[in-house]
Amino acid sequence: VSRPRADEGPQPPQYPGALPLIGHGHFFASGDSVVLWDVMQRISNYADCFSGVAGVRLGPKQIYVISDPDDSVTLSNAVLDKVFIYDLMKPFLGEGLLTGSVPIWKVHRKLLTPVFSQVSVDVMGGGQEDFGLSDDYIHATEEIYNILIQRFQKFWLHNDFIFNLSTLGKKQKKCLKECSGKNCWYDHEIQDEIDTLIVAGHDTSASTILYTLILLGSHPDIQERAFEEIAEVLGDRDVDKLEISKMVFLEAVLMESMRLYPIGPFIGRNIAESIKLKHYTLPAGSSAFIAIHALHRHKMWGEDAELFVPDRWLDKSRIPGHRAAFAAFSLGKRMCIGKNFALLSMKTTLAHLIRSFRFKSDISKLQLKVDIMLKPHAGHYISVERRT
Ligand code: HEM
Repeated sequence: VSRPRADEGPQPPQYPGALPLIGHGHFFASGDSVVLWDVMQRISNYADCFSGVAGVRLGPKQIYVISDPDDSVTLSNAVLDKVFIYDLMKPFLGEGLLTGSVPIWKVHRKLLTPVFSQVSVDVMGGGQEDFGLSDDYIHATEEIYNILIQRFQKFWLHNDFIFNLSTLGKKQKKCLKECSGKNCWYDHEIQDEIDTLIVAGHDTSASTILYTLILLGSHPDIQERAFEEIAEVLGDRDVDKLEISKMVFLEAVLMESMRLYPIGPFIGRNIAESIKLKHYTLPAGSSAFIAIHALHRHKMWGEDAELFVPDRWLDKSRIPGHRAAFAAFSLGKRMCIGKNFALLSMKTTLAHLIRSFRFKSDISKLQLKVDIMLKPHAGHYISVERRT
């Protein structure tokens, strides 16, 4: 277990309930991703009571959960190395941007950044191709997320030898076979990046659109305002880049949905060298998770932080000035490379959906789980009615 040296300053408080040897492992051992979401929220609430940092131990691993905005910025700028759970994804995503080790990531990120500015322009210019992901591929990637989460929680499965012998390890092998092989003509590095872009870009945008529709379906007045804006801007024309930028209320709806339901609720870093935060020092050899969902409901957002209020995005004085106030696309140098493309494609999809259909749903019935991403547990009902 990593601990700061006495001269390194005070250590963050440990979340209560640690047992000898397994630490807090018993909270996670069920491998259930609904329970994981519940426990992670409880830990970040606990962190809020102690200057925004709290520790948990998963077997021998010391982990910190950070909900303080200043410390979140410090950590995401100073530490680029991803936490060990990303290594568990390497059989699938290799050295792609999301999971890549820092030296490889630096080269790939520099090469891919200009490509991404161009992608947004090309897509709106009409040059998009249909990826045509097979249902089997999509199902296999979803299975892999679930396996990863179960492996993360059962610390004895972090060991590759034990994992490969386990039922879960065998299941992962089968899913990996389903995801690879079809594109075997790719060079290995390109294959890693393609898989990464599919994983990072497909489910994130789809789930964010889902949360937006559930929220709109639960707030008919806001849905009608979005509809009226789209109808006024578009008339009976197709969406194009200029018109999409005029849909300011739709953008406010999307930002507010991502604030309440950030698809990546935690981002993890590996602390290779001890790092000094505002009140505490995190020791070398530990890991830290920034609690994005806690930043998004932080008291800096005001008393209505828990409510769906898209209008706040139309009034600058209601948006907190802190850099970590909104971190749905992460913070610092390793933030989402696909942010602009994602916003553009989600706004386009939503504009098409909202102008053609009326949605009804009930957000109060939403039960969440963390399968790497924040997902509705077992789907969610939305009724869809065609507008005449
Ligand atoms: C709603 C849409 C999206 C959200 C909320 C989102 C969010 C995020 C977050 C939180 C991270 C940081 C992950 C981490 O450090 O663990 C990230 C990284 C990344 N995202 Fe996105 N993302 C979205 C869409 C996309 C799209 C459409 C693409 C590409 C087509 C994409 C590509 C990536 C890549 C490659 C990384 C790794 C960046 C790096 O480490 O340099 N994302 N995204």
